Amino acid sequence: MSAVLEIDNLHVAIGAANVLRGVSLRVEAGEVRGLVGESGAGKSMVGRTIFGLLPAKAAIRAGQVQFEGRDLLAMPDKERRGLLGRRIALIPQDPMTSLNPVRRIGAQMVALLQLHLGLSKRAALDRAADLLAEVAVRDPARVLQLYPHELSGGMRQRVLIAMAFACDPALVIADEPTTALDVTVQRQVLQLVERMRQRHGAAILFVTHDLGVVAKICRSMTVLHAGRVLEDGPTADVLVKPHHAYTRALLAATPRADRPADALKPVPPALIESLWAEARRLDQLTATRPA
Ligand SMILES: Nc1ncnc2c1ncn2[C@@H]1O[C@H](COP(=O)(O)OP(=O)(O)OP(=O)(O)O)[C@@H](O)[C@H]1O
Repeated sequence: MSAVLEIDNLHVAIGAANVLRGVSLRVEAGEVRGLVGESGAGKSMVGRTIFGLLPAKAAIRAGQVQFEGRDLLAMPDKERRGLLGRRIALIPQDPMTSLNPVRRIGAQMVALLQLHLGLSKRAALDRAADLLAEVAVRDPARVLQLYPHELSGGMRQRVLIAMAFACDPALVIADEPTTALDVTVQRQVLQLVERMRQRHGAAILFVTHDLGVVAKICRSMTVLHAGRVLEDGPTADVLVKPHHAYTRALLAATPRADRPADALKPVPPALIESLWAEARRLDQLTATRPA
């Protein structure tokens, strides 16, 4: 199978702090890969590196990010910007702050479609209405006239999903798209993402801290902690036979319908401490290794 995204040994630091410590992962064409980890694991930094949106003090210390065989990090800015939104799209975490509050939904969708697909205004409006219908928005013509604050959180997320798939991207980064939503809306949003993936043929890197979500929609998964990959493999294998103690601990801490709530065990603090100690030891090794 061919890789749409291939990250190899990516090291990123913010000031003196290492936030990604040699991350490698592959996303195959059309697959959904979960990128899992607790808060601060570095999940967002992976997405932000791909989008060229790292914080100002961040530096890429080593590594490669290949998209469809081309090195994203070595690509001229203009070329890379041409890919973003068109071949690589983002479903962001917070639907409220990700839409422009002072522009109507229609204007925002038309601008995207005109920029990337060169459509006329009329054709872009028609396509925008079709996309909203695809994500099960009732009365798309009316919704195109509304401002973001006039929509519910779930509806705003539908609009963002429609926009992410608008240009038939090869890769969609979904950055915790269900975190800000309540549980019933979460399920609908997951189903929608999966339906849009099938229709538009994209691969998805699904960033989440929720193993339940991974079990539902991801074919493969990567477990991240302290900016390091601790486990990687087909979801069915990792969930049934995790290799790393941290993955086992995460699973034991995840609620499941077939297990009583009192069987849940928090991730042992001693395990977390030993993982951080290992990360710091690796930092020292990297710092003392001759260039
Ligand atoms: N703007 C920033 N300046 C300095 N450090 C940052 C900044 N953003 C993130 N970090 C640090 O980078 C590390 C990785 O953060 P990141 O946001 O990628 O984690 P995450 O796994 O996405 O967590 P979450 O699930 O909470 O979003 C953390 O130690 C975090 O404190």
